[in-house]
Amino acid sequence: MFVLKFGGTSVGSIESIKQVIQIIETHREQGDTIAVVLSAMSGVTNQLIEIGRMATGGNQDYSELVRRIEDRHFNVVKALIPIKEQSKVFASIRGVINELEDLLRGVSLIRELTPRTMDLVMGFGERLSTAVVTECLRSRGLSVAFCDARKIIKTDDQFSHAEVDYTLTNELVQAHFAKETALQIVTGFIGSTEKGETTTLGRGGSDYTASILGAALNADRIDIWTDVDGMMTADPRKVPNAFNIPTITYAEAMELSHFGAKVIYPPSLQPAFARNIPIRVLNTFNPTHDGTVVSRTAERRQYTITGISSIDDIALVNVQGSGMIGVAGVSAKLFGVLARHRISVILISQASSEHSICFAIDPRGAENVKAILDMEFATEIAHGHIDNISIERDLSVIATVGEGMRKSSGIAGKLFSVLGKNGVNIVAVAQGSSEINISVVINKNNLSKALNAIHNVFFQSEARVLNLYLVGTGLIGKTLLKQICSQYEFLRSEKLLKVCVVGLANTKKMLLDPKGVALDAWHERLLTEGVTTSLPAFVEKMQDYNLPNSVFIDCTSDKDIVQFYESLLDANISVVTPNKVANSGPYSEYRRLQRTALNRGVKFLYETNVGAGLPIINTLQGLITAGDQFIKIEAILSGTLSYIFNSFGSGDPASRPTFADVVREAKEKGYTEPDPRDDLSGQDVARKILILAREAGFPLEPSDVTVKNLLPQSCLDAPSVPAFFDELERNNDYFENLLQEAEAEGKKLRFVASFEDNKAIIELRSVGPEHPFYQLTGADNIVSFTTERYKDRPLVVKGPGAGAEVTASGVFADVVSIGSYLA
Ligand SMILES: NC(=O)C1=CN([C@@H]2O[C@H](COP(=O)(O)OP(=O)(O)OC[C@H]3O[C@@H](n4cnc5c(N)ncnc54)[C@H](OP(=O)(O)O)[C@@H]3O)[C@@H](O)[C@H]2O)C=CC1
Ligand SMILES: N[C@@H](CC=O)C(=O)O
Ligand code: NA
Repeated sequence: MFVLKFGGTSVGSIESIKQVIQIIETHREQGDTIAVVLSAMSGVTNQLIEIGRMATGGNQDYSELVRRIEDRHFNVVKALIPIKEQSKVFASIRGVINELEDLLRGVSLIRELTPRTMDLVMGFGERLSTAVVTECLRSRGLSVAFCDARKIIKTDDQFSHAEVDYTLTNELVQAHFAKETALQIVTGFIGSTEKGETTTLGRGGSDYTASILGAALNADRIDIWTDVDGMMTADPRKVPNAFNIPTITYAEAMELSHFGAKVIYPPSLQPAFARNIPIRVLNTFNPTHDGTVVSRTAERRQYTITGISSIDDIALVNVQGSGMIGVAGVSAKLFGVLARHRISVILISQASSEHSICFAIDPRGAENVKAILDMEFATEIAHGHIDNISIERDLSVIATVGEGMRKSSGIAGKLFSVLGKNGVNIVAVAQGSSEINISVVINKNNLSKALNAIHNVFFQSEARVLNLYLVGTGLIGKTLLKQICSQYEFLRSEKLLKVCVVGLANTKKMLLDPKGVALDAWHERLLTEGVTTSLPAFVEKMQDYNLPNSVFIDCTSDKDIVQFYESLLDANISVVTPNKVANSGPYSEYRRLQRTALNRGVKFLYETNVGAGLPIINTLQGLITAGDQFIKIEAILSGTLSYIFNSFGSGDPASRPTFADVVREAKEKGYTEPDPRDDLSGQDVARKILILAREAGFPLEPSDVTVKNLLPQSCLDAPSVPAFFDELERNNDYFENLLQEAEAEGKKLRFVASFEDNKAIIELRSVGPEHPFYQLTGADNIVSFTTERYKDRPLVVKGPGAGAEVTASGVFADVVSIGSYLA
């Protein structure tokens, strides 16, 4: 035997009632024995409450609302019942409506609406919907009967939340169903007192009716038909990746629902739980979906947790004082007074020091609670045993729930770690010894980020989302986007990493979309939907979105952008950049960024600051971490200059390219800085050797680096990059001479950076074939680290040190490593 309960939206429209009829008919065709419980049409109960209030206030406009309710039911009859049968049904609806109108007339005369009368008014919704659906089913040839639950569900007279008399009710229900052969269509939500007065069953009322019937009739199952596909791992409006929970235990459902998951209200299902009757939550609008089965034991689970839910707005009351330590009876007094004032406590936490107790309540009652407690503990406060009672607002509670958490270690660690990595401060924590719910109180503005991050980390078969904000869509930025696009599927399926670009900007336009920008259409969207760039506005938006697992990527060479790094890191947003500016300014600023990242538990990664994608900084950091000490660094760190000196001078002097031509080629190949003078002046290399020295543990300032400049002053002074190229043409002989001098000695020109004895020097050197730098080709870099452990033969890293693909791929690798770290 199955009890089917259909909620308000399921009977809320003609179309939905058709679905309900179809579901009932399918059961009948299968030969199932069923009983059906119905809610009022969606919205009607609230309208009835409104109507009752209007009538007490003498506002006669309630009649208009009554007429609208009547019309909604009439319309169902017109649509679903053959014309010749309609008049009889209209008459019976009219009869019920007349009864309601008489009642309201009385209310408006005596201007009084007692809870008893309100229950009677509210009960009309279920009476009407049930009458109409019964007639629809009857007109289709089914043997059905309207069953007014007031005949079989007996309660006390606590109107609006009546207590059921189970002994009497069970007897009446069993007797009724034993004698009736027709399919019973039962009004949800209502019952009656011994004297026959209408009562209502409180929150989750129609589910309660179904549960009472199911328990009394020892049903095989109760199906709660609603408008969603069962219970979900989180509220899908807040966590887009939430998915259906196929099975859940009563205890878990209870915990999740307490914290805001509104699909069912488990306390109302208690009678069924007590008799171990499984409950299925199904979707009337998607009837083939399996929904969620709630039962005593859940099947083996893929995940340790079952779901996450939240209460979005709470206040935390903190009672604190040295006079509470070791004193018995403080909690009894505290919670006693709260109980006397019917104040519901959402969560309680007390540390074992007994120095403070805090508890969460509905914020709307916070001032009242404070006043009550101030009065109750006036003596303790006056004697200084209790400090002031304080209230903290704008907080939310998140409950992480699951039977799988019981006796399994590491869950709390994982929860706190993911919150920490995302910069979510935990204000209070509570976990009962049942171990199926860990609740944390956090600031409300972090709620969405926290829910998504927790969901992401616990439901691991789902890819973790990494939210990227990219500033700079020039050579490196666009190459990075292309690489992410082609690697997207691999990362998602093999690395469980879903890379989502949520922000893009260049000097002209910026575009932010928390849902992500499609990687094959970013350029077009930026052009058409982008707004004028403002970096402060960009960063502010990032902070507004407050998305979990966020990474800011600076692919510019801009000097001003680095001022945002610190506040981004402080907001727990990792930063990845090939831009060398931040790390090559004053040492104190470099240090501050390192510290901020460390303190916030986020990453600041810049492998591409030196040698593009070559693993130079990571190698150096590895040596330092393992306790090695640096003696000397010798390196060629400019891809541009390598390329220039390897290309310039080959071939017949009369027809071969000029020096300026070769620099142009280097620019076209993507080796140079946006302004190639940064390369040729040695400034780029100066930044790199400075960064290496700092990474090796030496607090160098930019002024500690000596650069033997390569460029004539007129080239440096040129007002623009094109003017600089013209000037370079004019100085061709100067470079020819340098080259010829070196060639005459059988040597090659190399722009070498070295660091030793706290001094960094960069200079143009002629090196012979015996020198390890002589053989360098193309745009290669080479770095040689001499350390305590690599003293006799240095550790050498060598390879292409500039170019769009290798640089973008180095940035990409940094980004992906953050994805792994956050996991
Ligand atoms: N090329 C290489 O081999 C290597 C490069 N790097 C570094 O990579 C970085 C990028 O180089 P590259 O791609 O060649 O440079 P590009 O000049 O090609 O691109 C720079 C991008 O940054 C944007 N930009 C500049 N300033 C701002 C600002 N204030 N606000 C918003 N956007 C801004 C530009 O916008 P717009 O498009 O509107 O001009 C452009 O999109 C540099 O820091 C460079 O040192 C590091 C290692 C190797
Ligand atoms: N312009 C640079 C690129 C990387 O930093 C170079 O030429 O090495
Ligand atoms: Na590198």
